[in-house]
Amino acid sequence: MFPVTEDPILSVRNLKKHYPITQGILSRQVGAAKAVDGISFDIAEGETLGLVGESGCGKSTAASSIIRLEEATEGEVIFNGGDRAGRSRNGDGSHPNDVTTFDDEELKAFRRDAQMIFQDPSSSLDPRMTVGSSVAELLLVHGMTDKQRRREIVEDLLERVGLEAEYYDRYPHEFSGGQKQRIALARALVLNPEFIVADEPVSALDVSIRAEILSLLNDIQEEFGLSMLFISHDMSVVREVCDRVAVMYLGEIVEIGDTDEVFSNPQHPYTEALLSAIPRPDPSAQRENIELKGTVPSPTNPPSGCKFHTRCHMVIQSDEFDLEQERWRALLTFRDRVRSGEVDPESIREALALENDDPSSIDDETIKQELRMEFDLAEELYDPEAESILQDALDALADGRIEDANEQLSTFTTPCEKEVPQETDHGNGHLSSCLRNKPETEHGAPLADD
Ligand SMILES: Nc1ncnc2c1ncn2[C@@H]1O[C@H](COP(=O)(O)OP(=O)(O)OP(=O)(O)O)[C@@H](O)[C@H]1O
Repeated sequence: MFPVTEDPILSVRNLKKHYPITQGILSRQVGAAKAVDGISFDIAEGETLGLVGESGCGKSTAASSIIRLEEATEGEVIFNGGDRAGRSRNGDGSHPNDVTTFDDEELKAFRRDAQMIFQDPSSSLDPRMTVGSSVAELLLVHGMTDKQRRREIVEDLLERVGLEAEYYDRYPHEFSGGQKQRIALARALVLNPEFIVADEPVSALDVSIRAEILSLLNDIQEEFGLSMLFISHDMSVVREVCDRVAVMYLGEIVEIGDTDEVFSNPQHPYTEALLSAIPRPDPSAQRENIELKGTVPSPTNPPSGCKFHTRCHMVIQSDEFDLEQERWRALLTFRDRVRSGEVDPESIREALALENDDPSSIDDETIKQELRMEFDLAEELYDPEAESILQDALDALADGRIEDANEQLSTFTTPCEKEVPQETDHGNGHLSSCLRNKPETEHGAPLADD
């Protein structure tokens, strides 16, 4: 389930965007990049929902599928803006307001009511046109033939976004990045939309002017009664503008809730890690810094079970072992690296030999120590059973018996790679999908109490 909003302006249900991976002259489909893999949420009138996650999580794909710059693979995007509110489902179960099935005429009306602001404001401004004409052309396309009236509306808008009416006749290159984003905002507002998708609207801007643009967005949203989907990789930006936040990882929403609630009481380790990256004014008050190692895996071949388990600092330990959480994480990372062939003891041996005056001194013991150091595996693991398996695996690796090493390391398994987490409801529309949030008897205490 997902938090359902009464009379939402936008309802996204099980939205998927899978890009086919093709091979050969016949372009046979051999797989799919599941960039968006079944997301659901509502946005209420006048509300801003933040969609946050690292680069590659699928935020932009979600946005362009919602606004139908790309065709969704599956799912519904029901838009109740314009005069569409209150419509009910057709006999066949489809919805007349489903953007993914709009015909050309419906799409044109939707494109008036729903606008998009991009990271690079220049992308929506033609360098050969004055900024005024760039904004006014939308009015013309949508049927306003009175040139003077168009000019008046645009001049008024330029002022409302903090610029001057006289800027109408200037060209984009005459403006700074922040000013261009203000013009792009005027362009997005000129058709009096009800819904705006803002895709990283401040991340290309100078840090010094980000706050100004965010505060402008807040003001404009209130003044125009806009609903907004606000996309960002930056939690601190999300906190400035969003009423609610949805945290996205590898095509899925792993946590959603009121911004205050999610920030003060995160329930998913990924959210926790994103929050810990926010710089604090007082470093001594900084919460534990959780380092998110590596990058988001490819959506072509996502990890099994919980997709975050390959990077999760809270990855659940199997009942057989009793290790510090940090070491358990390190062990699983080591196991995965060996399995994927990324650990090559011979190249470590060669590298160490090059650094050393006496290459003959690089024996197996040195290689094993080096591996322990590189993978944070401690000189000796606290759990004797785990230590013995690790020693066997390291012996096998140093000896070039990779298969044996893999076999030893495959003893280390986690429920997180086997079981897909279901959503847990924390009340007040705050949901998360993490196995740790299952009842205590199964996987230990919930995240918040750990
Ligand atoms: N046309 C495409 N074909 C195949 N894969 C794609 C395509 N477009 C995007 N992807 C993949 O889908 C995933 C999600 O990309 P997307 O750009 O939506 O992420 P994002 O969270 O918006 O990141 P960023 O902030 O870097 O844009 C990525 O792994 C990306 O490589």
